[in-house]
Amino acid sequence: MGSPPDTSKTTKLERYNSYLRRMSSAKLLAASSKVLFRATLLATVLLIILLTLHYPFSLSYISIFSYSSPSPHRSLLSSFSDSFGPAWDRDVRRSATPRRDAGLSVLVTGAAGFVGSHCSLALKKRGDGVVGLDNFNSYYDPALKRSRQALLTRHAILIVEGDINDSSLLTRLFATYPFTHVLQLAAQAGVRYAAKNPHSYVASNVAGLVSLFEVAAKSADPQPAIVWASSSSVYGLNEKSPFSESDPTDHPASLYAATKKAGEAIAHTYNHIYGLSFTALRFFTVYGPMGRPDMAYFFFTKAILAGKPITVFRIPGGKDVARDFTYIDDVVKGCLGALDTAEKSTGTPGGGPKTGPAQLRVYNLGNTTPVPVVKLVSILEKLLGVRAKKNVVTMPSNGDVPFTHANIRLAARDFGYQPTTDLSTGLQKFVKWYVHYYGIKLKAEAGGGQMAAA
Ligand SMILES: O=C(O)[C@H]1O[C@H](OP(=O)(O)OP(=O)(O)OC[C@H]2O[C@@H](n3ccc(=O)[nH]c3=O)[C@H](O)[C@@H]2O)[C@H](O)[C@@H](O)[C@H]1O
Repeated sequence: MGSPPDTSKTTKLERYNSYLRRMSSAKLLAASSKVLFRATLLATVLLIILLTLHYPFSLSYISIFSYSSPSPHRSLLSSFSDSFGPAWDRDVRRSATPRRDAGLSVLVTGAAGFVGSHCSLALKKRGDGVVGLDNFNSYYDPALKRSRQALLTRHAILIVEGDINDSSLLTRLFATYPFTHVLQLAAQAGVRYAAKNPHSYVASNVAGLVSLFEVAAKSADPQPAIVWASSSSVYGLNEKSPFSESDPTDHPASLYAATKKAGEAIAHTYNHIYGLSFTALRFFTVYGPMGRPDMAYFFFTKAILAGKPITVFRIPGGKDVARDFTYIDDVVKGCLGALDTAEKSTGTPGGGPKTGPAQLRVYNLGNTTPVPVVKLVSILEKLLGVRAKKNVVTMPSNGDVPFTHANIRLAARDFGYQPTTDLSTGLQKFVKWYVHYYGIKLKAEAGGGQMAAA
């Protein structure tokens, strides 16, 4: 018999092979876990991007703008109008639902605008439901509009991005939520710009208005009550002072004024035929924090701080041009008062006959104290601590009127409108906001205790 084969080497080899096999499967497992982890991460990121694009408001509660930042960039959160779907519907309903008994649910057009953003916040703060609509056009710095949007987002107010000329978007909004009121503030503003871009006034202030009224009359169920921004400019070259709502408005001095006057006539028609409830508010040169950069008090401030000249208009013959400058908080109170006292529309949804006459009102929302523009400049000089370089010229005849002065008796009687902010106090609040927003430091100059921009 031969000796048994020596298996010790074979056994060692097998053990070694099995060790190698175990090692490589462990490595394989580790490697595949890594791949799996990376793939999951990538999928999650892709999912977040997709969700952000399709359901922007769901993520927009995360604030990505700073209220005080001068140039927030347009974000992925802004495109709502083409994002219809269950999440969009839910976001609209959530934003529109009041949080108090008998609260209003208001569609605020122009919600990223000056008056629109302030009104939206005031409504939301007292428990009303608010959905904004804004086209974020570039008539003035859209970054400021995005900043206002960010502020509204932080208060859980949704702004849908879209235009009042987009009837299908409006129809969809009313189908999604039965808004009780519309605060129609979307408009092409500015008196002098009308000479440069006349068609933009017709597009927003006439065509856009008709588009909104059509949907409100024929698609909305129930029909909302509509409160909307007319303008002191409808008084045009009126010489009687103060201006009362019953004064003639037959001499508009600008295309802007003419389109606002047209708006009042159009509102009359929709009230007469379809029973829509209307309240027109004639705003008198509204100013304040988060204001419009195209307005004189705003661009004067910028120019004065930059040491650049400003042009101050005078009436031929040397009289001062004056405005009934009205502070934003006073105007907001007027808007809310008008909404609170607006009666229901009386039309039949679908555009059928009205069941009775509907409310049709017009109110001045002014301050009642006209102030010469030269006085406004001297207040700014004091607040900024910088002397303005003034070019005083005769007022060009491209839309401006010599003066405005509101009689507010009707608004006081019907909803207690009572402005309480004088121009100095209001401009002080504006300057405080302005320097904060644009990151400007006003510092004391050596000697004289004068202030200057750093
Ligand atoms: O209540 C309104 O219905 C309108 O108010 C506002 O128009 P206005 O009252 O014209 O405000 P704004 O331009 O700030 O000029 C203020 C003053 O500065 C004078 N002004 C203006 C420019 C200039 O370079 N120099 C100057 O002296 C100018 O002559 C005027 O006396 C809104 O813009 C408008 O959208 C509308 O709402």
